[in-house]
Parts: sequence; C-alpha cells; structure tokens
Amino acid sequence: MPTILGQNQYGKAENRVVKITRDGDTHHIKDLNVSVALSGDMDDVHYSGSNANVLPTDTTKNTVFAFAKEHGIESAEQFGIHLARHFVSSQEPIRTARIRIEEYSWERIATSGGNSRFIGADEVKHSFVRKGQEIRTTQITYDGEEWQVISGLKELSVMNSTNSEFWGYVKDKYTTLKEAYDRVLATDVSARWRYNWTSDEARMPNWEKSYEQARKHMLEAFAETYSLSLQQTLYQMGSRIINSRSEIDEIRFSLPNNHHFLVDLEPFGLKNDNEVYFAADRPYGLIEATVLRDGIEPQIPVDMTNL
Ligand SMILES: O=c1[nH]c(=O)c2[nH]c(=O)[nH]c2[nH]1
Repeated sequence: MPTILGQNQYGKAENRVVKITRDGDTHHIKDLNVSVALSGDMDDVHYSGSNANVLPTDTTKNTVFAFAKEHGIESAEQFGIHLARHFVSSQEPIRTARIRIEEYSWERIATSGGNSRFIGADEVKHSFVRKGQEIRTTQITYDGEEWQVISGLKELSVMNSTNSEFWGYVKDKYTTLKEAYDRVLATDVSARWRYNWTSDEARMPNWEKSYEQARKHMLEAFAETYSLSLQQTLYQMGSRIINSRSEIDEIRFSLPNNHHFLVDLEPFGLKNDNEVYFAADRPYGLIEATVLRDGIEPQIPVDMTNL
C-alpha cells in the first residue's frame, strides 16, 4: 500500500448547550460550547469503511445534552471530565477522548427599580448580560456648520430565562411553530442612537455618561419587560432611552432572536423540565426597528451595519 493512515480523530464539534438551573425564581445559567474529539482503533473505518468501531458523532452530541441533565454542569472542567471518562470507559475501541469547552460567562442585570414592576429590586433573578464583550461605536459627521453624532453598541448579548412568551401569531399552512408561554429570550443587541446636539459646542453632551446611561436603561428595560415578543421588548428598550435621556431623539435596533430550543431527552429516559437547551446560531429571527421622540424625523439609516 503506498499510503498509511496517520493521526485521526472525530466527534461532534461546537455543541452549544445551555443549562438553566431554576432555584425558585433565582435562575443560574451555564452556557458552553463543547467539542468532542475521539480517537482509538479507527483504522478500519478509514481503510475499508467498516463502521463497527464508530460511535456516531450524532451520539456524542446527544451525550453532551443528556449529561447536562443527568450530571448537571458544575464547571466546564467537571463536565468535560465526565464526558471524556464516559467515552473512553464505555467504548472499547475509543482510547482517547479530547473534550474542548468554551464557556460564556453571564452576569445578572442590575436594575435600580424605579418605574418597573420590580420596584426595589437591585438584581433581576432571571435576566443576564454576557460578560464584557460589547463593542461601542460612534459616527461623527460635520459639514462645517452642523454636527451629527450617532453612537451605539453592538454584540451586547442578553438573555431572559423566563418572562417571555410568543403566541397568538398568524398561522398559515406552513406554520409549525408551537405557541410558547415560557421561553428563553436571548439577543445580541445592536443599537445606534442619534444625539440631538448639532452645533453649540458649549452645550455638548457628556458622551461618557450618556453612553453609560443609555446602556443601563436599555438593559433595565430588557430585564424588566415581561415580553410577549422581541418586537415589544425592542420598543420598550428604545422608549426607555428616549424618555430618560433628553439628548437622544432616535434609536434604531437590530436584534437577532437567538433561539434556544428545548432538547428532547425522552429517548434517553430523561425529562427535560425547561433545563437543557440547544442554542442555535442560525437561522435566527431578525427584529429591527427605530424608536423616535414624537415629532422627530428619522435620520439613522435602515441598514446600520456600517455605522
Ligand atoms: O419574538 C418573536 N417575534 C417574532 O416575530 C417571532 N417569529 C417567530 O417565529 N418567533 C418569534 N419571536
């Protein structure tokens, strides 16, 4: 034979598993991207196509989701150790299991209470923002007389583990979506807001403070809105900013609906009591809208991806 097989491994990469632990109304989130790579006695499948030693990659995926339910996710390390031990000890041909895990950290959204139905709350127990990853943006245009400042942020990931429903929508012959009365609502906020400051340099807004406050109001509105649709949540986020920040007249959002699908664990004899989700990355719903101070003409472009 002129060739021989060298190093080889296989498995399912990037299993996006989200585990929500509901401790009364305080929820805890573990959000992992788990990649499984198995190796061992795999010569035959490569040389002859015999699958006798091959545990399907599909099974490795199922195992990740089932283990999230059966063993929980205490830490990425503990979860990876469980998985690796399982593959090597349960399948004779598998000698080595390499589990790679990325963990995405979420922190609770802090709110100041105020005009919400969570008056007095300082942390919403089911609302989370992904740790320190958003990108702040600004676009400044000056024609020698007037300024236009459009600032914003993108890639600010937020999630509500409850207080989100979606039902009562149009149904035609292609509609299969089941109505949801308690779903996960997650999005990566992309928002651009336009300042009404155009000329008087002595009255320029405090840009740093304005950004902090706009971000805060947006997060609070996300956390505090009992959502019947992402569209409704979007409008609440926008109007909270317009109503709280007199220097901002217009805000546009582009919000992907980051779907979290409950994993069917019945085939493994496990009940999924709203705990283990598959976080799909595509396709996603994309909800976009502008919220304006009444009487103001819109200026932020509909397609704001380049802003
Ligand atoms: O908040 C939502 N808005 C929609 O328009 C929509 N469409 C859909 O399938 N799911 C959802 N969720």
